[in-house]
Amino acid sequence: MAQTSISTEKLRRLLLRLPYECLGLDLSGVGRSKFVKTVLKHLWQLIRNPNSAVNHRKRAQIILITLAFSVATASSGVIYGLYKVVSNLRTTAFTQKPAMRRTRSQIMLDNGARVMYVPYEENADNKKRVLIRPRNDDRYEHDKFLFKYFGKNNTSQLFYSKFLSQLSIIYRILVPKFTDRNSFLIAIQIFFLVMRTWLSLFVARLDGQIVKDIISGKGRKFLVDLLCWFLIAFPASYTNSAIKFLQRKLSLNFRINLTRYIHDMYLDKRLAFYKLTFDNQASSSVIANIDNSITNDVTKFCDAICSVFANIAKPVIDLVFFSVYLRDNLGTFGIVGIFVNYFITGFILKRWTPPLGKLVSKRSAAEGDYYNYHLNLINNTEEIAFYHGTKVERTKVNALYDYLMDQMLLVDRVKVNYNILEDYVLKYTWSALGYVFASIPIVITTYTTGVNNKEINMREFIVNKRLMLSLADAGSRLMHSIKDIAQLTGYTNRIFTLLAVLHRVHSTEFNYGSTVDETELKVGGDSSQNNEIVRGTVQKSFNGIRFENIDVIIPSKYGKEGTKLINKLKFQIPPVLTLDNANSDSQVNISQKLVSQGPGSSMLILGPNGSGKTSIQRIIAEIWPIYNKNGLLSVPGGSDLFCLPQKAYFIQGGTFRDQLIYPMSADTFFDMGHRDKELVHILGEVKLDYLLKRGKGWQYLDAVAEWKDVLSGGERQRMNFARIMFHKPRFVVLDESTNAISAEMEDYLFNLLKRYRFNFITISQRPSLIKYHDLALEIAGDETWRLQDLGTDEAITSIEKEIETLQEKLENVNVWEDERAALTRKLAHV
Ligand SMILES: Nc1ncnc2c1ncn2[C@@H]1O[C@H](COP(=O)(O)OP(=O)(O)OP(=O)(O)O)[C@@H](O)[C@H]1O
Repeated sequence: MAQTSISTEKLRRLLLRLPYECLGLDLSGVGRSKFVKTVLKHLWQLIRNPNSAVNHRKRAQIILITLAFSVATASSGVIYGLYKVVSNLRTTAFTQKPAMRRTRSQIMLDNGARVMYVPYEENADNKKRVLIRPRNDDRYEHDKFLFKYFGKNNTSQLFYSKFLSQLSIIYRILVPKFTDRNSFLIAIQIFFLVMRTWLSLFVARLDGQIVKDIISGKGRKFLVDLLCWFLIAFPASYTNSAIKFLQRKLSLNFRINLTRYIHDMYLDKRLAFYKLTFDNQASSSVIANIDNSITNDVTKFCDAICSVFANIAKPVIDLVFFSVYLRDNLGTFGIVGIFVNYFITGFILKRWTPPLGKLVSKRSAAEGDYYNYHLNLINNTEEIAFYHGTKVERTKVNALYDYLMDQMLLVDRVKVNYNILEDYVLKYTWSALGYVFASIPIVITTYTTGVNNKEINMREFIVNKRLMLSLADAGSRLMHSIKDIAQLTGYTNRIFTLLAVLHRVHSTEFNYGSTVDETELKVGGDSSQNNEIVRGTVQKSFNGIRFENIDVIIPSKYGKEGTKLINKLKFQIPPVLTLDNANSDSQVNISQKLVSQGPGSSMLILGPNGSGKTSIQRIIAEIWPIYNKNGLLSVPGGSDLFCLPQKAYFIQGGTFRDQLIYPMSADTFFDMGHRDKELVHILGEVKLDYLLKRGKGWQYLDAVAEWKDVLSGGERQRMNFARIMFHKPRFVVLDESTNAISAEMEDYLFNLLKRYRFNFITISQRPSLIKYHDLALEIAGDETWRLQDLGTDEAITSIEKEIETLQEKLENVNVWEDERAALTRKLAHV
């Protein structure tokens, strides 16, 4: 018992003597309530008072700074913890309310913005509100010129760097304005980076102090310094994780901005996603594998730019801080020596850096090719299986995979030699030089004064060595980032190419990859010609579909000199005007009468394969250009025209309802007050109502499947008719829309179109469809065409002629049957 009280007394005395010896603070008469206040007041006075002992002042500074950082770290941790607790409580309280039944996951705001509720975390009830702002069209029009004139006026600039110029343009997308939240994040990150360096400096000094305490056997001072060490460890570790977190957050924010920017141009009413194939850079790996570029390259670019920023900013700040501090310790000579060393080694390393930018770009392209081929395989499994094409596909996939592996290995292989050099120079040479420079002041002081104060020398050496090593580490990280910059150059170039092509294609002056006028421009020097490759006129909101002297030309780099499929095509539905043919003798003047038909007129386009029938539809849909100046296309406004492609399209992972109402979204469907009852009626009209029996009630409408595989060929085509019935456009263009449907059903569907008085243009190879149409446009395949009014005497005569030919053929049937019998007999003998 007595033993215990003696040791407690000893401890008490030790604790009282500790502040006295370390800080000159006498705590013997101070009560518990005033303890903290007295200590803080004393520390503050020590710092403020210039007459206080140097040792005491330094220690007071260390203790106060450590305390400040620790309190800041602890309080931010507590605030975050409280915030989490409160938000969890709020969520729990929210979930206890009756569940909200949502039919839609998004809400449209008046200003065009959308609010979406997306589930997050495992609990599906946790929904996050995401606001998607409306797009700013002016921004794209403005940025277009940045990309268009990029690199054209750089000759006058002395220090022109393609990489930096590209980056500065892309940077405007990543951080659109100074007050953007990303600017704020960058500012916080810089703050933490500075704080990190400052803390390292502080830790280096504390390290030196602790070693000095040990060498000089000052146990109490050692304890105080150790306590500071543990306390400073809190903000130090917090800073590092904060830097990492901010780097990830910034990378994600950049990715959001860049992807949004790309999507807005790639997927809008100007149909850039389709027209991309005509750009003169369409074959470049960036555009050929655009899926890979938009997903992988954007991610890699954003990660790379953020890590390069941190990797450069960290060592640069370190270099500035440490060199200022070291200059006091090592003198100007020492610091100049260190930097000369950096520059020489930096130069050597830069010279030996392999062309990583190019290699990384190639590797990315190879990854895209390999991925894309697999995608293609998945999309065409049945076709390949029918053809027994496994061997060819395997060879191709293996070849692509081998190429990808080669590219990956190549990047690693070229890095090996460089890494050896880098390690030798940065790890060992620099450390050795660090020892040399750190020892300089000690050697000089000892030599000049003749006194060798081991304790102080030890502290100096420890601090200098630590800082030298940190400086070397900073320098080496800066050198390592040469490699990272090389990689970033590759990604920046790919992203810039992607954006430049998208801007070009998205522009209203897109010339479909034509290079003709550029040559003209060089020869003629008239810049006004450049944008006038596509010179035809399109008239919108017309009450019909009209072609006036349109040359149907396949878009290519040859522009209007490209392959012409049809010459000066001219027609109109409903045919209210006199259609006058002045083309060639293959064209026949159609009736002079004014056909005053209301809605319900129709035209059949006939012609051999590859004659340009679908191309007419492409021009109507405005996805192909009209090159000739006197060509005029008149089309009805947006929802009045509906073009059905040869292959019916079904959205991936959609419900049956989504397929029926395509291209309307389910949200809009319900927003507009449509009901499933309508769809059921429509399914009945196109005789697809039996599908509904596969689900209970109308549940089948909500069934999600790969509909392009689930539905048969004929069903897919009938779905197309259901879409017409749902959208009720006034004009429909059908491309081979009934070739998989039985004759009876075809008859029924065409009559349905007529019953609902749709105007339609049918593209087909089967003259038997003539009976459902008023006009017939025959494409001959040699640029000529012929328009026939099927109600005229002439058309009737031509049909009668066809009947006569068929009857003649029928007369030969007996002879052919005899021949067949003879052949069968012969076969029986064999
Ligand atoms: N994107 C393109 N690039 C190059 N040529 C094309 C392109 N699209 C179509 N063509 C060519 O244009 C020609 C006409 O094509 P189109 O699809 O209009 O023929 P079609 O008359 O509809 O034939 P089919 O009856 O076989 O469908 C074809 O020779 C085709 O190869």
